[in-house]
Amino acid sequence: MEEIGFLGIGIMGKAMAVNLLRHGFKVTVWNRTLSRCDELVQHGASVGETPAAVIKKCKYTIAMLSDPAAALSVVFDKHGALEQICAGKGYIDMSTVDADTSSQISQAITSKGGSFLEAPVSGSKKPAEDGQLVILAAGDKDLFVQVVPAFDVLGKKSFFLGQIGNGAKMKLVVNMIMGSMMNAFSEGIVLADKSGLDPHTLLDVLDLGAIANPMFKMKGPAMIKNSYPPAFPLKHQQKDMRLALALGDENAVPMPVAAAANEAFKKARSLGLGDHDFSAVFETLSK
Ligand SMILES: NC(=O)C1=CN([C@@H]2O[C@H](COP(=O)(O)OP(=O)(O)OC[C@H]3O[C@@H](n4cnc5c(N)ncnc54)[C@H](OP(=O)(O)O)[C@@H]3O)[C@@H](O)[C@H]2O)C=CC1
Ligand SMILES: O=CCCC(=O)O
Repeated sequence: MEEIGFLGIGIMGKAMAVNLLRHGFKVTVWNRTLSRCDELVQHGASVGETPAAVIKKCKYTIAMLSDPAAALSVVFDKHGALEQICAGKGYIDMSTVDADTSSQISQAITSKGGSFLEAPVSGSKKPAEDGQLVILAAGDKDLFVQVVPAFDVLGKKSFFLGQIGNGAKMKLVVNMIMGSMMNAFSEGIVLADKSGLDPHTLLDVLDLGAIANPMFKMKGPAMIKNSYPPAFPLKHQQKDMRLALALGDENAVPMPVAAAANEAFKKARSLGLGDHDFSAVFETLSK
């Protein structure tokens, strides 16, 4: 494949870009805080001074940015992606955003002749490092086919979900379920502890039953120790709950469980836990 541009070297972007480099791709990176690109240079990346400079250099550019405001800013602001996008170039936004944001970006890119794919991912820091993400793509099918070699490095499975918005919506549904589960899990650990049970035994019991899952298994032991090293920052989980609830509003879907989970994540943010892992919502139960 041609050289790949990568915009946004946060927790996920860094792991994904390093993974592409490790598999022999040439990668040019940009990050708002440019100094964060230094580590990528040690892995063999080149650096672009602006999103526009990266687009100019690369046939395909991936973005992995925190939220809708960031995703829009990197495309539409001065020196943004839009300034250099043109026919023959592809823009792939893998950030978790809402369908409307994705549509705005898609329209802008395609109106200048470029092709666009939204491709949010399921899976966190470790799956990103290990190339085990689940990619939820939608938009330009030809572009999807062209970037399969890169997706095969980044993920264990790539879905093509059809029209723009479907990838964004699928991602929000998945994260809405995950955020609600994390709250139920937190309540369960506290309930076990306060009622005289060993929470570690609870983890063992859960792991052998019908609701065993990697999230409980991976995060449970650290949560019991009140440790929340950021893999998926809580502020992003709360953003996803907010966007999923808005999708529920649009479709008249009552979501009382997700709404309560969102309140807990908001509470956690108000306690200053936004940059901790989203499992830090556990702290809201003891504060
Ligand atoms: N972490 C995870 O487990 C997962 C995260 N996601 C999603 O992936 C995306 C990235 O997540 P993650 O890597 O964890 O987040 P981080 O907070 O670690 O990184 C966010 C990135 O966005 C950049 N950014 C933020 N605001 C702006 C802005 N206004 N203009 C330009 N760049 C900006 C940051 O730049 P700077 O360094 O300058 O702050 C940084 O590169 C999010 O949409 C998240 O929901 C999806 C799956 C898993
Ligand atoms: O958006 C973040 C998802 C985290 C995960 O799937 O483990």
